[in-house]
Amino acid sequence: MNRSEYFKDKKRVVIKIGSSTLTHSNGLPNYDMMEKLIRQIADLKNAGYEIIIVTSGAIGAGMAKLKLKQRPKTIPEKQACAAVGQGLLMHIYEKIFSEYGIIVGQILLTREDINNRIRFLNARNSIFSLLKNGIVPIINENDAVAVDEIKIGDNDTLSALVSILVEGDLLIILSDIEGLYNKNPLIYPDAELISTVESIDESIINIAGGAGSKLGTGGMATKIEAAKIALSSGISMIIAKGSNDRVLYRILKGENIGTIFLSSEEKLNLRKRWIAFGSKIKGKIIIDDGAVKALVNQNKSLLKTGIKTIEGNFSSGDSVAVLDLEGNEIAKGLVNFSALELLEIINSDKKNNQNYKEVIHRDNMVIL
Ligand SMILES: Nc1ncnc2c1ncn2[C@@H]1O[C@H](COP(=O)(O)OP(=O)(O)O)[C@@H](O)[C@H]1O
Ligand SMILES: N[C@@H](CCC(=O)OP(=O)(O)O)C(=O)O
Repeated sequence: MNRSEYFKDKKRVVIKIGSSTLTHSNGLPNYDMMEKLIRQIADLKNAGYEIIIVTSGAIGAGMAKLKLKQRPKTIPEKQACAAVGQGLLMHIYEKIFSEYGIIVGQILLTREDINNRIRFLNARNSIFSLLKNGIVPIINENDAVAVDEIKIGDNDTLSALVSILVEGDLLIILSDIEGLYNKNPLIYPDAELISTVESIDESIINIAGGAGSKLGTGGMATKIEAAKIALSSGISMIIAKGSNDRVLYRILKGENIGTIFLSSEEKLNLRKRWIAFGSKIKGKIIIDDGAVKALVNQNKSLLKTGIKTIEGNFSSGDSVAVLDLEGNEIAKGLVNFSALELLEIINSDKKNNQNYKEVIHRDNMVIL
């Protein structure tokens, strides 16, 4: 493919910078790296790009400040490190960006800000209001308050969700490695870099290993997860090494570096993207083969008649997963009835023949 042609109209760019790029292995900030990247971002902004940064490194920076040798294991320790480290990181971003006359704004998100539609739209408005005022949004997970239940958990996934939130044109993930290799390069020195990935199947998932450094979270596995989210929403993603000379210019000029995950999907509208990747599943609806065909091949709404069973205690308007009889998740959608109402409909319909009751409207459903 001709990358330079492809990147020509990609102007709203989400850039995720991993801990291993922002900090040294002891967690202390890597000023040289931060300066180089911020200088490029400032320049790209002058050239007309809209840049949104997703930053990692808060826990690592806090760890170093608190003189901890190991990455903390317990939630309260991680929270303390993040509370200290996030401020340190922002101070450095603020200081370097201000040298180029650029104002930055911090936004810290948790899972609820994505799952809850109102909070999702509020976060989006807040980011757009920063962009409109020429401010560079710097986003991280709110690790200082996050506990497991409300955590997104890793910043690769966070950056893909942020790309959806801001309707980004491109997601760039900067890491400590050139891109995706055909096997884990930490274990196999003869591993080869993959330049382009057009679809994410089992073979791609299987070659992605865990984090290479003690500060990284998730390694290549979470980057592949992020690519899945981005690609299905019509957003292409690139993984590249943050320390490469002029890496951001080179990517956006279309130079053949890193690994590009190419999206062939049409961009879903925002509401459908939120249903697919933002909303939290509150229950399951298991449907028969006929209903699978109607949904997948004929673009139909889900009617009561195809439902075999339901699971979970959802309310009307909640997000539910739609599964086939083998347990494969085939769709997600916003359900028109609570679990109790639906059970009643399923049972009473046998007598009352209300088989055509619409359970999930087509417009509120995304086929996965
Ligand atoms: N197939 C693979 N290709 C490239 N890197 C891989 C692969 N499998 C595992 N990794 C590891 O993933 C690491 C990058 O992820 P991570 O340590 O979480 O960094 P970051 O802080 O940038 O998110 C690499 O340094 C590498 O050791
Ligand atoms: N939110 C955490 C980063 C979590 C994470 O995913 O880290 P990384 O793998 O370095 O992108 C922090 O700021 O320390």
